[in-house]
Amino acid sequence: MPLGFSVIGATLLAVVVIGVLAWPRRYNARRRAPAVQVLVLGDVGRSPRMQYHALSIAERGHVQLIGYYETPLVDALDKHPRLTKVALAPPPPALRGLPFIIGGPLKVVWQVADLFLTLAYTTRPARWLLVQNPPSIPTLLIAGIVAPLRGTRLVIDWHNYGWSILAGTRGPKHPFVAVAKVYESIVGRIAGDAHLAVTAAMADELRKPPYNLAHAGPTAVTLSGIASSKAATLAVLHDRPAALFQPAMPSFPAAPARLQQLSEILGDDTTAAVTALLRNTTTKIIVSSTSWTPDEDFQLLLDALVEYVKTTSSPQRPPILAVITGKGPQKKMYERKLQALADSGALPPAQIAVCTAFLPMRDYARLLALADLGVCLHMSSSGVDLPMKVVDMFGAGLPVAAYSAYASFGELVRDGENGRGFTTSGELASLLATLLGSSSEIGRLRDGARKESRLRWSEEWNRVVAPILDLGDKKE
Ligand SMILES: Nc1nc2c(ncn2[C@@H]2O[C@H](COP(=O)(O)OP(=O)(O)O[C@H]3O[C@H](CO)[C@@H](O)[C@H](O)[C@@H]3O)[C@@H](O)[C@H]2O)c(=O)[nH]1
Repeated sequence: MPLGFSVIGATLLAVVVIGVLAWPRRYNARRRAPAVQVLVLGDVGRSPRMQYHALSIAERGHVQLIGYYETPLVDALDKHPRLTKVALAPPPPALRGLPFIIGGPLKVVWQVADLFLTLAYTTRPARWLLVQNPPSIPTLLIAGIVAPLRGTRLVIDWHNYGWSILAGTRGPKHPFVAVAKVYESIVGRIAGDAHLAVTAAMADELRKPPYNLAHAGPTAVTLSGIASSKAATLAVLHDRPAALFQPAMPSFPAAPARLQQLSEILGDDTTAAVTALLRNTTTKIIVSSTSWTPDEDFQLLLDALVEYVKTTSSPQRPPILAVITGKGPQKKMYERKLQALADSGALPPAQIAVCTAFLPMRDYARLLALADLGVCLHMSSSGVDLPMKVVDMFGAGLPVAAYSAYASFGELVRDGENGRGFTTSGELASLLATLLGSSSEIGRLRDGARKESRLRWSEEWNRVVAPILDLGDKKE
């Protein structure tokens, strides 16, 4: 036999052997296997919705929670016996120093390799893979390739669109934005066996071009034959507060008790201005929570606070302590702006103090229950997502003043019932004056928020997601 043929033959044989040995293991219902893998290509600790999914799943079967582990999980999930944490390897920090045009693609290459190895090899195949979108690149593609290889069904949980977030950070005309939109709509359509959307407005969009996701409707959700029918399920799963968020009981405490508890939550590491306002029983507490990303313009709140000091006459102007919680890229920038405003005298410390913090989840929930007003600056890059922070606030019985110029706003905040909407810093300043200066309107809104707090995550999840995943009854 000529040498060339035997080399080709040996190579082909090697390829076949490697291919057979390396072929990802498939899901087998008869073996003990995870019921669901939950995937977040981000910090799991800062993705409350995916943690709540994982907790609801863990009540019924084994869940693998895959993502970056940077901040702690909610307690009930962290210690759950049916949870396995699977940590992804974060891209090397050196990539962040490179220009986006080079660093962006290199980061994606890293994530592709890590995700592929994790989903196809280092974890056991599961019945379902539930993926948070965004980020869509490369998550949807890799999940879409691996799921059929492993005999796993893929559910895409649409929190927002990756392309619209990119448009917010890079500008709507950036060439990556158009590519990302085509990618997200095509891969989403081909890859997903079922889809969840955070709002009805988003589900409506997802049914139409360019997504054309599903022929959804109540019958599609309840039919057991998701596999036999090619039409994917599309259901709306509104965010709802987890059990951790509760209104102060039995009623909203009086100022001295609340301020005392707030001092304990914020600890000793606060400025003199914050400490002084916490000792003043006329102080009103406003809270905003954020990931400090460009889709929330904190300049609006800063301008509103400056305007509040300038335009409200002093008898109706209680001092304000604003607590802004969360971690994220623009935090340092806004801290510098706040310092500059305080130094210039535009925010006199006896009138306004602002403190930033990242609290343990339990303390974050207590803070919301003790504040006078929640402020939400979520602007919705897509117009059809909703801020989870407002769900947290309602869970704690806290009424909100929220930026309102986007389509899905009314699916969460009912203006005049559980909160008020604003679109400019001037409107926010006058809302602060009206709501913090009188107890009647804020009291009515607080009643509305407390009413809203009765609708909980587990009921919504049991109604919408349990029939899709069909994992059986709750276990002990
Ligand atoms: N532990 C802790 N968590 C905090 C703190 N402050 C904020 N958080 C967490 O950070 C979340 C707010 O983060 P954002 O990134 O600002 O979220 P969002 O705009 O309100 O909503 C996001 O999730 C929705 C789906 O649930 C998406 O639809 C939406 O697009 C967005 O991604 C809060 O709900 C809370 O879980 C804190 O001090 N401590």
